[in-house]
Amino acid sequence: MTVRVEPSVLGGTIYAPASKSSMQRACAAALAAGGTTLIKNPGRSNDDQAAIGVISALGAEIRQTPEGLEVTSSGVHASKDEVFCGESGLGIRMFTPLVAMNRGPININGEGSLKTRPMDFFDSILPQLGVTIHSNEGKLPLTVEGPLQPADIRIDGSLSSQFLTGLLLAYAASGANGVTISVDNLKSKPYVDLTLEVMKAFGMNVPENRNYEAFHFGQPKTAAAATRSYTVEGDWSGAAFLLVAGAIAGDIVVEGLDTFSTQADKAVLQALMQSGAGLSIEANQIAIRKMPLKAFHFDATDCPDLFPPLVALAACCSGTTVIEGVDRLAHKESNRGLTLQEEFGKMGVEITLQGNLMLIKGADQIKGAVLNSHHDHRIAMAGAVAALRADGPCTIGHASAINKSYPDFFDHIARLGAKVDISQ
Ligand SMILES: O=C(O)C1=C[C@@H](OP(=O)(O)O)[C@@H](O)[C@H](O)C1
Ligand SMILES: C=C(OP(=O)(O)O)C(=O)O
Repeated sequence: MTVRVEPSVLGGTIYAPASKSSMQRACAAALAAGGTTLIKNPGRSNDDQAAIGVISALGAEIRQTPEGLEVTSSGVHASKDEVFCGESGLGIRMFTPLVAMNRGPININGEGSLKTRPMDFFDSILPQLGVTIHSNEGKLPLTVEGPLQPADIRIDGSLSSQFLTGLLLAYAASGANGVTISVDNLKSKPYVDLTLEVMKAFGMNVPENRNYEAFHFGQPKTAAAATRSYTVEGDWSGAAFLLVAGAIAGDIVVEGLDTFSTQADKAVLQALMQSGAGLSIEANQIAIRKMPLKAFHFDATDCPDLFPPLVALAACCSGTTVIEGVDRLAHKESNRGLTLQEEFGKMGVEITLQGNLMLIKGADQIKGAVLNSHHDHRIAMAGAVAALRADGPCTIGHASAINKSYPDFFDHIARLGAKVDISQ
């Protein structure tokens, strides 16, 4: 799919999409905690659909109801010997420890960029938990055979928090009692807060968080399998693109975001404030309008998904913006430091990578250009947002990448007044 975006002025109100981080965790917790869960406001992105497929393969029964998705589970009892995680990094890293609760061998696979993302963490960690694992030299496909037995372990949290998210869920679901996961150098910490929050909402045994360096599981409470409902949060990661679009080209309102959320990407508000954006924050809606913008300094180490929208913002700021945390970008859907540099370069926006820093020089005028998403949803959305302020149309190749997290993205910006033309 190729999308052409013309320079546009935005106005109106839009409801934020469902968060795939919240939705995928809800699926995992519904499987792991057992009982019957009504997931309200379920997401329908590709990553969300992959999560639904995984929990179904692991024995959960799923029913669409007018109120949401009803998941009934009696724990992990695989009905298939294969699970497919699509292109979701969170999916494979969160579900692999849960898959490893199963006794028989299960093959775990995925597609696209997921095939090249590192999974060697599991090669060294799972055997310490009584799990047999075979990987393709630290990449997909994986075969795991459990059952996983929780034990004191020490892990490296510097590459991704997603492995820890999976272990926390699997430990709780495996009756962990008196064991500790020690973590060195944890990154993306707020994502772990979200995991713990979802575990709590599902009545799971929540470990004590000792300053993100150790997670200690005490005595589990014995509770009968419950009936519960969980509402998927609005997505700060997807909404960050809308908010930046409002700051550079509009006067818009975004609804459905929880300002008390633990989502990492809520931090977009800090960057917007620093840049001088015309923000007004209320309990359930954020209004944002175009104002003269100035360069800002932001540390995205713990919220790496904000790099693409913040680069689009920085491109419209006077002066040079500095964003820290480039090291976190190498193993996403693309190597985002390089893809942002290449694609924004085509629009006349100069990006310098200096060790762990990204320097973005605000452009006097963004140029219309032919862009390539590199099959990365956040690059496609960042390009589309910057295009709103270009001197002519931009086209974005492989734009269907947005389906990974925000299938309604082009529809939403078009509803806000962006001139968008989609061709297959
Ligand atoms: O747990 C999650 O929902 C996520 C964690 C982050 O990954 P890392 O922990 O690898 O930074 C983030 O980039 C990803 O999009 C979603
Ligand atoms: C990196 C991302 O997701 P994941 O790691 O779950 O594939 C993302 O959504 O930008």
